[in-house]
Amino acid sequence: MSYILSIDQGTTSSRAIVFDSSGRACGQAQKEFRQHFPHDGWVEHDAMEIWNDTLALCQQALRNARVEARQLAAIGITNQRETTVLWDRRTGDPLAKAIVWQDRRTASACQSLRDAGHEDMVRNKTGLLLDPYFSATKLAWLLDNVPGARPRAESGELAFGTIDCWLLWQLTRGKVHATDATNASRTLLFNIHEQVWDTALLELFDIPAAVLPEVRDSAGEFGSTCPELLGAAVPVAGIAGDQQAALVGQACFQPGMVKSTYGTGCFMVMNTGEAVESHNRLLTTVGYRLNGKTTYALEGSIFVAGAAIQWLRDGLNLIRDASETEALARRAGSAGGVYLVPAFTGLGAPWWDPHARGALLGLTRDTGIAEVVTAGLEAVCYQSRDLLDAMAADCGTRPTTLRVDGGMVVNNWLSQTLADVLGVCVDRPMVTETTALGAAYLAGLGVGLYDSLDAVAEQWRCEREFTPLLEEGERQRRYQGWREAVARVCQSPAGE
Ligand SMILES: Nc1ncnc2c1ncn2[C@@H]1O[C@H](COP(=O)(O)OP(=O)(O)O)[C@@H](O)[C@H]1O
Ligand SMILES: O=P(O)(O)OC[C@H](O)CO
Repeated sequence: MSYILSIDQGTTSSRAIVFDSSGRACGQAQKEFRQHFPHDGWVEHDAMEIWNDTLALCQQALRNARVEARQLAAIGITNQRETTVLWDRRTGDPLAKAIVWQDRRTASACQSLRDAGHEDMVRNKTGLLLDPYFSATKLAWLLDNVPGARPRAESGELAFGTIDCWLLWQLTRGKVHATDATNASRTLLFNIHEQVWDTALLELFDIPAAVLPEVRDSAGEFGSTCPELLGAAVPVAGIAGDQQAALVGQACFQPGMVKSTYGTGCFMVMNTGEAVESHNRLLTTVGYRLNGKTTYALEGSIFVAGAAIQWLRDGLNLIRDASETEALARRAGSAGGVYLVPAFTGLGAPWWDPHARGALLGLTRDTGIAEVVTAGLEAVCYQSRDLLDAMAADCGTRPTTLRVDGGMVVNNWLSQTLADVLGVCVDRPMVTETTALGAAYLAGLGVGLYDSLDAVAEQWRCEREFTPLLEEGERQRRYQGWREAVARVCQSPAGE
């Protein structure tokens, strides 16, 4: 039996899962890690804490699976994207805390570049928007604000990478400084049509090429782990950003297929085959690149999904555990006209307003904890509707099925409400850890364990399908209430 170790380093927690070649999880380990909020709109992680946790979790997952490293065919890595790490090539030590994808500190820098008329050039080359979400302005901020960083970067002393690249560097003890095309496509520095770091973009964001990693296919050679880390040298053979890994894990290999992942954030990704330009403020991005062939995708990124539930737990102390939300929502039935717009770090697609902040609207004397918690869950559904409507408008056809995954979808009330609000069937797969599974599939493709995407697709199984039960008039009424709530906090509603 061949095994694959999948590393899934997410925004809220890090995970390591051992899969067998049939895609069955044989053992895993997971750990939440510290979120740092030093100022309003700033979000940071300790990259060394992430690395130390990841190594320990890999060792624990192997023990839990009763598998030794020498039995591993490969390792796959998937990661929270855009989060930016800058480190010393000689010592491997980060120069500062990692700036997380949710961080808004470079919103004004992005606005200045928009005011200077650069948005179209950036969008044409990268498929992205000038928003603090992406790596380039975060990296420029580090180079300009960490004393001595910029001259050291220009002299080749420093390395930049997203979390996949950082973990690969640590796993190979500094031998490999590489990333994959999906992660590169999230930096605002990578031309997704030519598949190269783009000189004009490096100049625009003032990034020295000396810090950049090599960009490789999502499946293939990424070097091997140092034997002392896990007990054997294991090839790293698959890497992808977590939302693209989930696209692979959900076997969305045909154009038009859509998956949506509900973790800290929510990310809806449609396989489009060729690159499709969005006229509804979605992102054009790399779905995966295999054997040099790039498959493109449309993506809607929502910054706060499960994070809203974490806020209800940690910020308001309304619940002790996220799992309590299902019973509370069943008791309430609906949020009863209460809307939570969770714009804690601005709004993502299709609004893209980094200055928006959260709001709780529609409160009455009858509003209780159950209604507020339900509004937190419903917000995830309404934001998903925003994205699906935008995708349908861009592609000219509305998907009839949505494949869902991520920590939130264990919540049956949420999954059913998603079907009700979106008016589509919602399919939850047998393996909900599809992000990690996707990384495992890529690693398996990278070492020839699977000979094609068809072989991977044959393994996908639906665990439960949720069909829409809400009457159309009620669906539209509730959604209209959401749109009115967003208009109260969003300074630039999409289309205005
Ligand atoms: N039963 C549940 N109902 C609603 N939300 C949940 C439930 N269980 C977990 N969550 C939320 O899911 C998120 C964790 O999902 P996960 O996919 O692990 O996130 P990430 O990959 O971003 O670390 C947390 O924000 C948590 O609040
Ligand atoms: O950590 P997740 O699962 O919320 O994913 C974060 C995304 O990769 C951000 O682009």
